[in-house]
Amino acid sequence: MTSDIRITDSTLRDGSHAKRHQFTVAEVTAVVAALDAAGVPVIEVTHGDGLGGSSFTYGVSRTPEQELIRAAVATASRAKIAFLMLPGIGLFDDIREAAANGATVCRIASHCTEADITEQHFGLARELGLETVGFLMMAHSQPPEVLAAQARIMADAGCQCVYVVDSAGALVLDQVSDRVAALVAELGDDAQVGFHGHENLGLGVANSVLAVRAGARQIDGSTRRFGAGAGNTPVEAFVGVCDKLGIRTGVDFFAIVDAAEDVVRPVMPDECKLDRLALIMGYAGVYSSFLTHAFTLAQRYQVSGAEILVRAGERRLVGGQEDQLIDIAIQLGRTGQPS
Ligand SMILES: CC[C@H](O)CC(=O)C(=O)O
Ligand SMILES: [Mn+2]
Repeated sequence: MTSDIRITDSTLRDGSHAKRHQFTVAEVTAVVAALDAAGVPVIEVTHGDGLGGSSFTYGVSRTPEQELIRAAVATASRAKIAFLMLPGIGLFDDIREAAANGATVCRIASHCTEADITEQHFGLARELGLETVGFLMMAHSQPPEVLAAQARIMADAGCQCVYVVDSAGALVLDQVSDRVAALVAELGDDAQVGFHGHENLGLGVANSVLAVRAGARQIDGSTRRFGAGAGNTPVEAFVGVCDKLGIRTGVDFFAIVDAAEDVVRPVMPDECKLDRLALIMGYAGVYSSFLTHAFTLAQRYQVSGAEILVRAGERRLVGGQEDQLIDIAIQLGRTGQPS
């Protein structure tokens, strides 16, 4: 079937944050089988923080991620299997291993002002014959023209689709359109543009539709919104809305609704909720994967998780600075006010 856009389902990567990286081979196999049968064209499988993420800092995986990638590749009959990596957390050899295990889409992420750290990784991925996607994370923190210049760096390095990544779920409607349109204008035919949303202000579906209208051709989501923070754009709702709007996704609405209810919900430890902490993340512009860290630290140091996140927003922390959350919690515990 011809599609207008391509959906990548990140349940088994962004959802890994919400599961504290405890996926089993059986769970990955069941989810991939259901998504593949529903017609989801790309399924991302990796530790929530990307290749090499399994660690005390980011959370130790129950199952080695390369084993999960192998299981996903063996299960999918139509879908491509994607993986994510952040230079410095993952290494070249991790990319080589994922490619050898049969993954075909390599997604490389950087903070949205640091695209130059991805250049050599795109080079390697293209050498290996992988399709390439770039993530400009925390895209709310920079204006459209800065993101467009960073997207150009990725495209020139061999990236075939640059994503505006709303890591904090902080972008509101026109702010998505403006950013996506700036990338489309900059990249032209050199690369596609994508959008990755989070639900922290409840806007994942609406923001994704506006991204498509501004020219995005690849959209991320997670089934049952299983992702960091309040979760990602719910794929099943997005597919239904696209059907109503005449945007062809190639995904069967009823099959993905069944997958969400019957296959994904049972592997989730809990629903991804639009609760106090998630809303504060969206409002304060905090990286969604800090949610579980803030929750754990609040309990350990007997301080307010909401306060930790507000301070993280004030410090403008970016992904990779998880240790500063510990500093904030300790300061809050000592004085009630971090320095
Ligand atoms: C670890 C990478 C990061 O979580 C990517 C992502 O999904 C985001 O920034 O939202
Ligand atoms: Mn995300």
